[in-house]
Amino acid sequence: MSVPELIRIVSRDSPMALAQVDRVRAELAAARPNVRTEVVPVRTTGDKWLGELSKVEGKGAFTKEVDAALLSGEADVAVHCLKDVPADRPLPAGTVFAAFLRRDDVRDALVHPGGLTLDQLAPGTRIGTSSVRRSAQLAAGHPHLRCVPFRGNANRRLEKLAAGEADALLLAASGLERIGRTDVISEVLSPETMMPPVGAGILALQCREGDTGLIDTVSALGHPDTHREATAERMFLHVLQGHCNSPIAGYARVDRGGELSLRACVFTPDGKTRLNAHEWAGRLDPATLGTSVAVSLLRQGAREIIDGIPH
Ligand SMILES: NCc1[nH]cc(CCC(=O)O)c1CC(=O)O
Repeated sequence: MSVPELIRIVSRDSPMALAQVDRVRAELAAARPNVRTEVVPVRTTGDKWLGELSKVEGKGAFTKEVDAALLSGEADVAVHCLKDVPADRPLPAGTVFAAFLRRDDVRDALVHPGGLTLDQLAPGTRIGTSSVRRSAQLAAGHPHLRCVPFRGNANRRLEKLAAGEADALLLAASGLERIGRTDVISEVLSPETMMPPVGAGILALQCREGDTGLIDTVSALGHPDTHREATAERMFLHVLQGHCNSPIAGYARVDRGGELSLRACVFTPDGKTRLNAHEWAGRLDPATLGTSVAVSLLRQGAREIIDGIPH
């Protein structure tokens, strides 16, 4: 098994993605001082197409070109937001996850130029979000607000907000942190107010499965509790089999005592129906916990809700 001298890192080319790569390079430099790194930025379908994602690649819109660069050998490691990597199908053949980095904040943040909180927003306030998970939960808790479709990377969305295309935005707190814009946050929403998506705040490193020396090298960046949480959440989604338009939330957490739990929800788009499950792993491994929570939601009618949503 040979230790690589140079690792070429492929990622999307948005400011958030490049900040993520900076973190990976810094952690690699600290863990493996003899390894050099290079960045291979690529633009994905999800970056180029600003219409509805379900009309193009749907799931995988932010990962396809990155995966292609890895598989063709143009790069050695891909950095992904785990949230953008489809969980209901296997990873592209020939690739594996080599590490999940320590998880960042999982919560969503409200960006309101006037500094108001969600509960203070006036009826009719336009919230820029194309996320079905966010809009279903807003419809349930704050039915007087109006969601308007909003796409583009986080910097682009902040520009569109400043241009008046919406009155407020919902964005991941971790993403705003990565681009150095926590200054625009008017409220960080609790997971109870806005249940996070599967994979929130986790960066994943993906390699070709045969590169055992490289996998061994980059696995030094892996964070064990984040690995347990990611495994439970992704197995949950794998068993549930959602689609592009199905509002689903899933949030696993290892508590201070080391116990793993998983909370998950399925919503109708209007937010009027919400199925909930919350289980502790106990003696189950993370993947079995994810399976159990999915089965619990399926018993409550999740399949009928998901299949009933046009996609
Ligand atoms: N779909 C884009 C995307 N993918 C991951 C994040 C946030 C960062 C993360 O959860 O790792 C974002 C932006 C957002 O939802 O505001």
